[in-house]
Amino acid sequence: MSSPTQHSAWQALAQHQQEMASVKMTELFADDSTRAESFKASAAGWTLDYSKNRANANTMKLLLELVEQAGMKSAIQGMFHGDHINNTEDRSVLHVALRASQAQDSLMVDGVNVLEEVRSTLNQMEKFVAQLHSGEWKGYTDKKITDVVSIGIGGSYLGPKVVAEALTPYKKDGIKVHFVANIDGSDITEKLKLLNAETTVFIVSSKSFGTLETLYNANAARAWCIDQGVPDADIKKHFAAVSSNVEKAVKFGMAEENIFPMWDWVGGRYSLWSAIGLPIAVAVGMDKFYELLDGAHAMDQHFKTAPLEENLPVIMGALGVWYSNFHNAQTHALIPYDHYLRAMPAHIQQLDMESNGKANLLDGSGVATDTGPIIWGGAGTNGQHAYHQLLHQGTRLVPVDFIAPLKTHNPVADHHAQLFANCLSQSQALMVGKSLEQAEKELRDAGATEEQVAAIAPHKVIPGNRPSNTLLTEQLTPFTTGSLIALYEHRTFVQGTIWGINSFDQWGVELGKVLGTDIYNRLVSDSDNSMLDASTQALIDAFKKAQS
Ligand SMILES: O=P(O)(O)OC[C@H]1O[C@](O)(CO)[C@@H](O)[C@@H]1O
Repeated sequence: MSSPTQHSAWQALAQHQQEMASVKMTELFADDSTRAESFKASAAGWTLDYSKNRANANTMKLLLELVEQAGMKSAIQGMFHGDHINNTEDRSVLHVALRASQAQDSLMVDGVNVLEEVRSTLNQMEKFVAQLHSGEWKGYTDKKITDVVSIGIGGSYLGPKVVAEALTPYKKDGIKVHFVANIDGSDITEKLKLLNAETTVFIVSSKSFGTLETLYNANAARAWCIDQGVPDADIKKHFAAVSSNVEKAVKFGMAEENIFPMWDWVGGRYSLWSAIGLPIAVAVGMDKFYELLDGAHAMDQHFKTAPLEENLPVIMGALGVWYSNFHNAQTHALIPYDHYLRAMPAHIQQLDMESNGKANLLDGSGVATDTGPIIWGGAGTNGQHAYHQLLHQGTRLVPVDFIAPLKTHNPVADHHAQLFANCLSQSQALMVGKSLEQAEKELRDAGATEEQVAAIAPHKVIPGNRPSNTLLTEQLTPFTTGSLIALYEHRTFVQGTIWGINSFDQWGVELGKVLGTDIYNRLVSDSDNSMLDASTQALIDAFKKAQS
């Protein structure tokens, strides 16, 4: 596997970056009256305005050449065909199959029509959701279920939680959905305070059914049920599981008929479209869950078939590489101007950082470039009163994605116009900035003395020329939520492909798990810790002392 630096387009981009260094985005707009139109692309309910980037037509041409030279077209085909592109685990990567089963009959992978399995699981989900909502599924005292608690972590938590929250306006009455993830006992304790075991069902979501946090919380939930009076024989009325390891789930005590399958070809952080998304389906109903899948499928089709120059994930991925590798940007911010999307940056953070936080090329040799950036963000306008200061005047370059629906679900006086105005003003301010002359004039106009002008004006200078994308949709619906998340999934894959890394394994999380077990054993025993570093020894001692 060759390093991306060996592609001729990479070298051309390095050269081009120098030429662009002194060019201001405002000049690019002044020179090209069609820029707002030509730096725009649409797909699956979203329009991307990428005109506020440090890029001209030549930049885009070179970036797309890089994309070509990285073998993007065959990489995309390979993913959709079910090739084992997760080479270190020898697995297909087929989250796209999870949203294709309504549109396509078959997708043969390793001799199996995976779409049949997908459809059969969707049917099982439909039955479960219908039984819960109709009241046919009853707790041990024959009462209707009013609360469903999803227990899972990582991809078995973030995606479902973020989507369920994004679809709040579509929530069905009658059943409340809760999420427990952290092994911190406070998480489950606070949730259980709200619940009655007679009317609660727990969904334990774990692809591996071996994740410490999830097993601890599932055990705590079962103990709570027993404590609340649920007889052993009726525990199955209060538990369901989603896992690719049915054997382990059964061993744990799950009734086989209440286990929903998962497959090795779905990565945890790409799994909200599978039965891992059951909490979403319970919250909004299966019809809306299908719309979510349809939205993601529409983005998949776009990604697979649109020319590179119109391809949203390709454009966004390539621009991300432009900033990460040619402008030394260390982070990338996602700022949704929508309350319902406030937790989305956390999901995309896991999606992207677990996927592209890698330092080896596919063949195992070390990378020669930076790879995945730090992904972070939060809802606008809240962030404007917190970290936007650094975006505008800090020393670091932070490319931003602004995400906004044109229509709100909750018209309150003029709030939505104000919200949208703030979104646009942030991208505008990042681009245009404020010069020293403007700052000085402002102060003079406000009556400042020349001494005050000299002292204050430099602090009011905003450098500008800071890049952003703006993603707009008519309204946040199940369809557009699905297509938005799929867009970021594919953007991640585009970047991983350019960098030549495997975006679908996560070996880096293993060491912490192993060491965690060792330290846990030391915390709960009288082991000899003298071979540990002095810091860890002292921290262990502090814990033990506090418990005694
Ligand atoms: O679904 P599981 O197997 O419990 O794993 C949970 C999460 O843990 C991870 O393996 C990381 O520790 C994620 O990739 C995954 O989504």
